[in-house]
Amino acid sequence: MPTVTPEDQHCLVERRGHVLVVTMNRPEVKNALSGPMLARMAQAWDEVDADPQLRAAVLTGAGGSFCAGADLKAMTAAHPGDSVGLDLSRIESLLKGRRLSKPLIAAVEGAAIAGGTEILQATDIRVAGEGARFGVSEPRWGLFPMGGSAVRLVRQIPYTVAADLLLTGRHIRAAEAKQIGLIGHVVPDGTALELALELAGLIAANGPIAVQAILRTIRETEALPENDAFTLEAKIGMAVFGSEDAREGPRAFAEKRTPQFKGR
Ligand SMILES: C[C@H](/C=C/C(=O)SCCNC(=O)CCNC(=O)[C@H](O)C(C)(C)COP(=O)(O)OP(=O)(O)OC[C@H]1O[C@@H](n2cnc3c(N)ncnc32)[C@H](O)[C@@H]1OP(=O)(O)O)[C@H]1CC[C@H]2[C@@H]3CCC4=CC(=O)CC[C@]4(C)[C@H]3CC[C@]12C
Repeated sequence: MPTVTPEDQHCLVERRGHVLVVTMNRPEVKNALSGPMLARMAQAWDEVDADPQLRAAVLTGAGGSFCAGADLKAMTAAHPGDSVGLDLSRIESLLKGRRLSKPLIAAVEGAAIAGGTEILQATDIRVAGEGARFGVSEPRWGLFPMGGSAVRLVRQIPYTVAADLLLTGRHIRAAEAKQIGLIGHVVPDGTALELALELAGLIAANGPIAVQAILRTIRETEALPENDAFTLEAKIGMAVFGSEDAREGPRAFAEKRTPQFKGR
């Protein structure tokens, strides 16, 4: 009987067709982050990027919660402040300083607090149960949102709302999160993963080269002047038209059948 490592206990990784489902799995502490969990998450992101058969990923939490951020109890024993010379400009497991080459969908139930809302900002599509709650509550505990929120949040939602959430550390419910554009879908509690998998399935049925090119364009043109952005967009887009898949699509339409994309 193979031994189950702490990494495998704290983070479940499951392949469903072309989709990798990553589940933070410490429900007894609202899926608070642990070293083993973060290590397995980083491995999962490497798998998503490296495997051409994987076309999308879903990140969720076990036990009706998403993630309660860093383990505050564990932090009393091993504190970030004691980690001398640590470079926190990149935290691969939290997708800070790293973006996946394929779409990542968040399926949120319950608490997505602090590190939970931080990693949410690295996802592309976000589905939450109506009872979910969000917040960047590190300052409540005298901590800094080192998962990237002080940089990313103001780029994803209106400035004054981002500043409000970052400075107050207050929690908001899914309805407000949708209203401010932090998430895109609110569903009945317990059904977030169902919709996330449905959306991942739609993405996985699309031409993978086109999907990944669109994602790359969104990201790499973000801070460019418009005309420079169109120059890069055209270069990336033309490479898609040069693919076999770009010929398969119209052919399948003409032949009234489902395209069989090969990712080349
Ligand atoms: C900076 C990065 C992020 C930091 C943080 O996230 S700070 C943590 C902030 N978290 C919170 O504010 C949430 C606290 N919890 C709550 O508010 C509530 O629990 C809730 C709203 C989430 C739920 O409320 P509830 O009423 O439904 O449930 P409860 O009864 O409260 O909870 C049930 C049960 O769970 C326990 N619980 C809940 N939350 C936590 C928690 N966060 N920690 C521990 N336990 C929790 C609660 O106590 C109850 O238990 P019970 O026994 O039943 O009473 C950091 C993110 C990652 C860091 C890097 C990690 C790797 C590194 C290692 C190093 O050594 C240092 C450097 C670093 C790279 C490190 C750097 C900093 C991070 C990037």
